[in-house]
Amino acid sequence: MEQLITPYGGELVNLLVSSTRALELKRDAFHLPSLDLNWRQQCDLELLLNGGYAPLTGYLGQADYLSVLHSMRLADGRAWALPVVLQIHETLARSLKLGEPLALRDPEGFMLAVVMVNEIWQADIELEAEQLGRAADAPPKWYVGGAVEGLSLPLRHDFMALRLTPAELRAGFTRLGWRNVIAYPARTQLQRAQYEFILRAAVQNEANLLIHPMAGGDPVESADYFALVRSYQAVIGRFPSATSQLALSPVYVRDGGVRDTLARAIIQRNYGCSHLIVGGEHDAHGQHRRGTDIVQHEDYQRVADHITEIGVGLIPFPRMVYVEERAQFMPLEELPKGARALTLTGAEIQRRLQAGVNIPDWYTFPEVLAEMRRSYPPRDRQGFTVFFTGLSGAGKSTIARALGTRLMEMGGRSVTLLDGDIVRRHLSAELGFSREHRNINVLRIGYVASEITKNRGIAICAPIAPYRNTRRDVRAMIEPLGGFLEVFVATPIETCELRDRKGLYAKARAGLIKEFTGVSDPYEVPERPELSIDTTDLSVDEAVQRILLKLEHEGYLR
Ligand SMILES: Nc1ncnc2c1ncn2[C@@H]1O[C@H](COP(=O)(O)OS(=O)(=O)O)[C@@H](OP(=O)(O)O)[C@H]1O
Ligand SMILES: Nc1ncnc2c1ncn2[C@@H]1O[C@H](COP(=O)(O)OP(=O)(O)O)[C@@H](O)[C@H]1O
Repeated sequence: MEQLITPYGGELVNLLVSSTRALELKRDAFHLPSLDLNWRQQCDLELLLNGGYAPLTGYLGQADYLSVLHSMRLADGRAWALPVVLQIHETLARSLKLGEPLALRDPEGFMLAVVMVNEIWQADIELEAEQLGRAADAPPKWYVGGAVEGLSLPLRHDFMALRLTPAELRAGFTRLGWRNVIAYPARTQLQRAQYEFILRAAVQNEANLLIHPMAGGDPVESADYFALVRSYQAVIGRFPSATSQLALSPVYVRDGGVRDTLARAIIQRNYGCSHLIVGGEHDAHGQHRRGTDIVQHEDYQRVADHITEIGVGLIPFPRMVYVEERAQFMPLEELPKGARALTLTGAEIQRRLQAGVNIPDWYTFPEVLAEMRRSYPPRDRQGFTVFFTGLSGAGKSTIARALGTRLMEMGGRSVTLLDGDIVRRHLSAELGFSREHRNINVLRIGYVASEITKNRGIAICAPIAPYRNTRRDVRAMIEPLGGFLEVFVATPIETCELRDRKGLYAKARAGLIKEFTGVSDPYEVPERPELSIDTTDLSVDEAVQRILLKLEHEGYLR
């Protein structure tokens, strides 16, 4: 009888040790040098520990590393695409001793594994640049190779029931009598085009389906991630339940190049899959990456032997179009003559979501659309930051307070005022007005505003924020999370000085306050603020009105 595909290299690997050994390692670890792993490193470790990287039983040594880079093979000749190496910093590299263990911990310090240091060497930066497309001018890097003993898989608290190991999935497949299994390692929402192609592939190959979204990143870093997985949970019910399985894979999203595809094929084989769907996700430009283009690329011709050896059938995702008269998706190549084909790019979908415009039923399922709408709400439900900057006495606080009041009156979103004075009292009490301290102060404000924006509130900030670079950093922090409106309160210093509400300009002129902005410390005028407001001839209400109009025009207010 035909069986489930065997793991790559024969045996499934499980590097988790017994509880007795784990206790022993933990006790010794007290004296061990240790390394905190980032998310990407934790993903690699998880795949080592759970056998996703079988037959590897540890991090590659230098001979394997060079061999993988040169020929996509381990030193013993087996096809292997990615250098699974453990990078360490120079100080650690210089202090480690060969033959001694190094403890690996998560960012919170929880001990996950121990690597027996067998080799320490310096990366071949040029070769990595040539083979992996990394920066050719990267600083020196050190690697450690050696066998790994695992105490625990990296701790994850998101969707725990879906995080199944190769052994768990294989056991399930075997119990159900599955033999051919097609993996769909998703990284974007599953739309009808993907759904119909995946089902077709299953029928054509008489195979079962493992819907395996790549969930290797830090979940808290990306709000989209939760919506993505929830939409898969909602849509999995559309697949025949006896023949399909949903699980999350700890694979980290990489570039999708040849090496990446080969590595995924190996990993999916270890997870019990005989076939792998290549492509089908949206790329950065919102187009479907067509697996057919990828697999026909000349790079693939060079690795034909590798693909055969890995033994996983690659199923390229074609360009799927919707044929209205048949109410069905089909590959573009199969489109009947004269038939009208519909497509929508991912970029167009994003635009429609943002504008709150209709997305046609043929494109997506209602349950997926609901999650997408929740994840990418239209602008009038996104958060935003209004960031005032300008000299002391320019009118920032006055306008900010008036704007806050108007926005609260409108309702709908929470409004938080981060005025210079308030922040300096509560968040930055220890800071003065040196360049360094001002930067820390303004970045703190930016950070708080970014959290508020991320959580769909309104942050109104009103520091002097005199330096261009700092303002640029704040913008970069907030823009990916929602709206950002820089308002330059351009009241000239003469007017501010005439107002001199707190008598600070007089003191500054008399030399009693050092480093006073505009007098004895620079104010770098914003180059491209969204708005510039000179309050000399503009009332507070007029200023607020201009900001509200701008927000409305950008779609943040309805
Ligand atoms: N040396 C010096 N330079 C500028 N401002 C000074 C200084 N010393 C004290 N103050 C008072 O502190 C307020 C500015 O604080 P900020 O936090 O907005 O400044 S900064 O963004 O960190 O540069 C500012 O308040 P506003 O008038 O509300 O802007 C001043 O009252
Ligand atoms: N059109 C205007 N807009 C804002 N403030 C004005 C205006 N006209 C006069 N002012 C006065 O200018 C001063 C500005 O102070 P403030 O708002 O604390 O400035 P900043 O926060 O920029 O230091 C206030 O006393 C305010 O009443």
